[in-house]
Amino acid sequence: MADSAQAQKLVYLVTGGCGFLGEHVVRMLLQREPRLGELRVFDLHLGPWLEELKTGSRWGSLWRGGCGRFPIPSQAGIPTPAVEQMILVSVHMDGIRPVRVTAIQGDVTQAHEVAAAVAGAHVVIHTAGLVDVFGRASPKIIHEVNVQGTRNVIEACVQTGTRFLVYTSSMEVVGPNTKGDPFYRGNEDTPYEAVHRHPYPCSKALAEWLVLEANGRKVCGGLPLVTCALRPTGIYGEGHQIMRDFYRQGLRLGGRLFRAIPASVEHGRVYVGNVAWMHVLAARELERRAALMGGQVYFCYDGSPYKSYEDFNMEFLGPCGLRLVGTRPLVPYWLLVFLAALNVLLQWLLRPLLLYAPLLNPYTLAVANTTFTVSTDKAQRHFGYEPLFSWEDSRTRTILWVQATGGSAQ
Ligand SMILES: NC(=O)C1=CN([C@@H]2O[C@H](COP(=O)(O)OP(=O)(O)OC[C@H]3O[C@@H](n4cnc5c(N)ncnc54)[C@H](O)[C@@H]3O)[C@@H](O)[C@H]2O)C=CC1
Ligand SMILES: C[C@@H](CO)CCC[C@@H](C)[C@H]1CC[C@H]2[C@@H]3[C@H](O)CC4=CC(=O)CC[C@]4(C)[C@H]3CC[C@]12C
Repeated sequence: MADSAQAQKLVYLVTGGCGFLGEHVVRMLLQREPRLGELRVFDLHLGPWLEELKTGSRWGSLWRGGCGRFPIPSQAGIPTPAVEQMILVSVHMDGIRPVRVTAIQGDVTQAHEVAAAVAGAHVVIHTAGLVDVFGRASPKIIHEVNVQGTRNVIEACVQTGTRFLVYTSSMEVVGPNTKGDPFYRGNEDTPYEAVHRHPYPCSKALAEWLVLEANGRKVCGGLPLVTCALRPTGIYGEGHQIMRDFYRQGLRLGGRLFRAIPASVEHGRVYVGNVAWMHVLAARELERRAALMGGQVYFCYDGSPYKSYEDFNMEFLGPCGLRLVGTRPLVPYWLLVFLAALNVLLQWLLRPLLLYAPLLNPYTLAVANTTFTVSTDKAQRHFGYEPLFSWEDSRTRTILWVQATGGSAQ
């Protein structure tokens, strides 16, 4: 990648680009990546928001320009998945410039679809994943999407000569572990016994390992692949479905939520805009700092306060009119453990009839009830990451989003 913005226009691919985080990564690239020439947005479900980009009708106006539907040429005989291209004019920080946005409806578990999307890309940001800790999907599907999907992305980079890969990992790769050991303001080198049984953290750990292992592999053309993994803590912000679920539940309960977790348990949270910014920075710096960043992991964090999961949510839900009842948990912990186990049983019994997947199960209870917070400057030292959004900004943006969409079906 060359240094000057004029020298080379880069092709970026964002897998999972229509998800909660992926959408923010896409928008951040369009706003803040001066060398962006083409942006490929790859997702299983393209959804309506890419269409809305053209009119700028969601989260402020970013866009002007036209759109057309036409197939991208099949590369090296590889059949292409369903593709829509838009030539858009992005209103970038440093001025107005054309960017080709290519929406690709595809499945990361299908190696040929991934290869077609990756071919010709300079950088891949791989955020696609199956985020399921509620028992909605089978362990097999979670493994296929998160592990085999990541393997397909790596192999596609190697086959097609793409050299830079940023992977969205998760704090869950480290913990909380099955023993519930606290991880208090830890960093990437803090010793911690990472032991998992749940399919989601197991799959993320394995996928992260694949990505880091692949660093240095020779890609087509003979140059080495450079990879790194970012490990966000619990992400919040515009588009966060669980936050909206809590809001709606609070409205149903007459404007109240009931404390279940002790206020002393700290749960790490990070604003989605800062997670997106960290991805953009890491992707930008991977070539220049390949020796330093290649094969590295970075916790993804910002200035969001250390609080319990519920107290943190109240930072947004409070200004939206909800109240958290109780200074201490209103039900004893053993009862929560019992209810969580009951939910597992009900899920199993009801499976032939319907999908029962409540928020409370033994895994989510353990995660919410175990201190896990990070404090590190590794990303700052390695590639100059500083949060783009202050805590006040992050909070305000999230509150406005909950107020705007919390009661609607959007
Ligand atoms: N939400 C959170 O708190 C955290 C999320 N992460 C990671 O961040 C990434 C993004 O997560 P979210 O945005 O929260 O989830 P999300 O579910 O909103 O986004 C994931 C996207 O991947 C797409 N996808 C799923 N299966 C696919 C497949 N087979 N082929 C192509 N695309 C597929 C989905 O359609 C979706 O748009 C995931 O890798 C997740 O593990 C990491 C830490 C915390
Ligand atoms: C016991 C309930 C009482 O109100 C609260 C249950 C809350 C849970 C649904 C969430 C608590 C912690 C969340 C997880 C955490 O933020 C880390 C995560 C990282 C990821 O990579 C994916 C999402 C998640 C597992 C996140 C999921 C929801 C919680 C378990």
